[in-house]
Amino acid sequence: MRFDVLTLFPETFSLVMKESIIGRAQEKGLIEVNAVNIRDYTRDKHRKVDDYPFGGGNGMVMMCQPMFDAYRAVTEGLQTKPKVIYMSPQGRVLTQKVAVELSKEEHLILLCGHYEGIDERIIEELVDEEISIGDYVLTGGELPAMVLIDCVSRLVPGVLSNEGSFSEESHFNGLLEYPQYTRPAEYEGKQVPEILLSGHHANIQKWRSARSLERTRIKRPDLYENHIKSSEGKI
Ligand SMILES: CN(C)c1cccc(CNc2ccc(C(N)=O)cn2)c1
Repeated sequence: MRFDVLTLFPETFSLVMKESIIGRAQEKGLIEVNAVNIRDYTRDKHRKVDDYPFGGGNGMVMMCQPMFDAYRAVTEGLQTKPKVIYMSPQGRVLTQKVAVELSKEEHLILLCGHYEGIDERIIEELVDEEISIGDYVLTGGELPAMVLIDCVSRLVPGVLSNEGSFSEESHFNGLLEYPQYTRPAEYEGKQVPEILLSGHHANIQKWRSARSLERTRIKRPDLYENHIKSSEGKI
C-alpha cells in the first residue's frame, strides 16, 4: 500500500514515518510513505503557497497552482487515479470501520492543509473524500495524516506480527478491549485475576467478553447501544 502525502513539512513525515512499526513495514516493502513538498511546485522566487482569502477574513488560504502541480507530479504516468483524501475538520470522522475500509485501497494521496485551509477548487477538482480525526482544529493536516497512515497501515496484512489479535481489539468488534495483564502474577501485593492463570480458555473467553461489555457500557454507552442493537438482529 502506498501513501503520497502532499505537505508543507515533508521532513516531519519522514522522521515520524520511519520509526517503529511503520518504518519496519516500509523496509519490508508492505507500505510506502512518500512525502511531497508542495513548496517544490511553486513558480515564484519566494516559493509562495498561500494568499489572502477573497472576500476578506483573517488567515491565509493555500493556493491552487502549487497543489495542482504537486498532485500532477505524483499521479503522472499512473494507470488508475488514486483515492485523494483531504485532512480537514469538516471531514467524515476516522473510525476503526473507516480505517478498515481505507486499508483495502492500493494507493492513497493525502492532502495536508494549513492556515485556514485550501482553495475550494482543489477540493472540487481533486479531492474524493475529506476525513477528520476528530472534532478539533489543528494548525495543519500533517498530524491527522500521520494518524490515518498509522491506523490504516497496521491493518495491512504482514505489518503487525500478531495479526490474529484484531478480532478482540478495541473498536474492532465494536466494543472496548478487556483488561490486559502480564508477568509478574503479583506486583506490590496486586494480583492478576485468578481466572487468567487458570488455563481454562473457555472461561477466560467468557470473563473477557464480560469485561469488554461492562467497560463499554460504562465508558462508551454509545458504542454499547450500537452493540446491543446489532446483536439483537442475530440469534
Ligand atoms: C478551517 N480550518 C481551520 C482548517 C481547514 C482545513 C485544514 C486545516 C488544517 N487543520 C486541521 C486539519 C484536520 C483536522 C482534523 N480534525 O482532522 C484538524 N485541523 C484547518
